Amino acid sequence: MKTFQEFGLEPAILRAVTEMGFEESTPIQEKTIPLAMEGRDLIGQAQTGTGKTAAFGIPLIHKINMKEERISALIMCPTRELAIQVAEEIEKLGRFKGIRSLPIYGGQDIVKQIRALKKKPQIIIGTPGRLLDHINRKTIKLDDVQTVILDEADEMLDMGFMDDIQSILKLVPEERHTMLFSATMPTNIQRLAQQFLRNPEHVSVIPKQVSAPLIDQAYIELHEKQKFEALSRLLDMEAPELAIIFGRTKRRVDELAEALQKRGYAAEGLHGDLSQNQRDNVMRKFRDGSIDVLVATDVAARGLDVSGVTHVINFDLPQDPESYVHRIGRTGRAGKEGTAWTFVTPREIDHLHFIEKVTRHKISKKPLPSLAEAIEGKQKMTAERILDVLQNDAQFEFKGLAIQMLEQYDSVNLLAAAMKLLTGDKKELNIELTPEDPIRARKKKFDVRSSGRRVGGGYGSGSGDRRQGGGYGSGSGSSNSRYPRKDGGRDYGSNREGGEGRSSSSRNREYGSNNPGNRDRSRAPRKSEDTLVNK
Ligand SMILES: Nc1ncnc2c1ncn2[C@@H]1O[C@H](COP(=O)(O)OP(=O)(O)OP(=O)(O)O)[C@@H](O)[C@H]1O
Ligand SMILES: [Mg+2]
Repeated sequence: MKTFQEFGLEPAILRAVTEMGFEESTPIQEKTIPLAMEGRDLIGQAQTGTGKTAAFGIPLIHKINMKEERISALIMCPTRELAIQVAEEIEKLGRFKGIRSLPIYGGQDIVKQIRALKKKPQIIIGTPGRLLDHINRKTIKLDDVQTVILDEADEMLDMGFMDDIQSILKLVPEERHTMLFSATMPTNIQRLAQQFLRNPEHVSVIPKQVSAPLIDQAYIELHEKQKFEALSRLLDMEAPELAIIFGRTKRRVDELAEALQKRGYAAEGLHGDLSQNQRDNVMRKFRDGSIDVLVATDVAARGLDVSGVTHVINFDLPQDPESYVHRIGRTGRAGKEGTAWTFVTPREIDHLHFIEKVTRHKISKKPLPSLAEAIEGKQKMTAERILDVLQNDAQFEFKGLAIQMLEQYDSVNLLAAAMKLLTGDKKELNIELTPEDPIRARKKKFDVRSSGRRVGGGYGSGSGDRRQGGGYGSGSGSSNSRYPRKDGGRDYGSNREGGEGRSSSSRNREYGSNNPGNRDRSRAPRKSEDTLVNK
């Protein structure tokens, strides 16, 4: 791999990269940085956690002219949390050059954002809806924008952001540099690329499987009613440093987070019905380790980079292979290993096989963890906690009493009693979750069709890309079309764009939070010919 010195970057950027601990470039960075520095439009695809943010961030910052007082670059992201995170990475990379960047997302006080915009940031990182709000209020002007980046471009399409993106890009000069990035590039991205990119270079560093290689993937077949018990046992057995548990709906996430808390786990939920403050708080606690289990809808599936996430558990099977790839990609990042477990009910097995086929990776079947394994796991954890205290803390204040107790009691019994106390046992609490419907695959729709030109080694030929010619097909019209979402159960937050002066297209996508199951069908309805059915 190339070192960053070899790209001919400005010293200020090299210094930032060194401070961030990057020693050499990752494969996607090695390929895209030189092209992007030349100003080539590109579609960049590389596995989750392989540094795509810096792959666009570094050349972007290199190109920014510090004399520029107007917005010269725009980065669009599908979720607020991702916009915040990308902004932080850009801030770190641009620190020594003195780059001014600003995240702009829904749910945050717009007046505060307007004030921050007065400081003349050169780079804006935002979610499409709130960006449009500012454009309509004329608090953001794009006529000097030279570079546009769409992070998780495919997801923004799926979320129904096409109209918003089109409206935004119409205001950016045509003479611009545009780049798309994602770990997954379904064929529908071609349309977006054709419309917005000029003669793009397809840069793909996806070897043979789409999911990141350092993730150990397993599934457990079980019944809906067994899921919670299995989850507690898994958490006890595996003792994750940090874990993300994905649930299908907001209701599921709420119930699951509460149930885990009752059982004594430091868990909190994240979904789109929470206020932005609550969302920020949960993310902060997860990042600083004050909670170690994050229960989330797919709002957390894309792009989030939290170091220390050793486990991802799909409590509910994801709707589609892309979602699976991104969800499990929250672990096994930046060269670290990770473990992903997926719960599958018997009726969902076909769907799991479909995911395996599309991602070209066999997911190994594991038995339900036994109670004995869970207990053993918990006990081991207690022993580790004790040893940790032994090594890191002075225990003087307990020593006097310890000596006294040891004079009266057997040392092994004493330690065992202390361990029992530390381990705790909340297993007796009876937890009942509202069942979720199984996801089922409609087999005939998985027919293999030749995908024409594959985008950068996507899911590969023969994988039967179900979306081709499907919901994004020609029938959906052009600029004012409603790009149908491929599923109805995903959640990005009904209030994801704040609700202040939202564009009509965004508003139409909103869906109340009080629909059955508290499911967010906020964006366009599923087309009946979609391949994945949530019955
Ligand atoms: N060259 C590098 N050396 C070491 N670490 C790096 C390097 N480049 C990026 N990283 C770190 O790797 C982690 C993952 O990077 P990033 O979030 O950009 O991945 P990604 O490819 O965008 O993943 P996703 O598809 O999930 O969005 C981050 O913590 C980032 O700081
Ligand atoms: Mg990313």
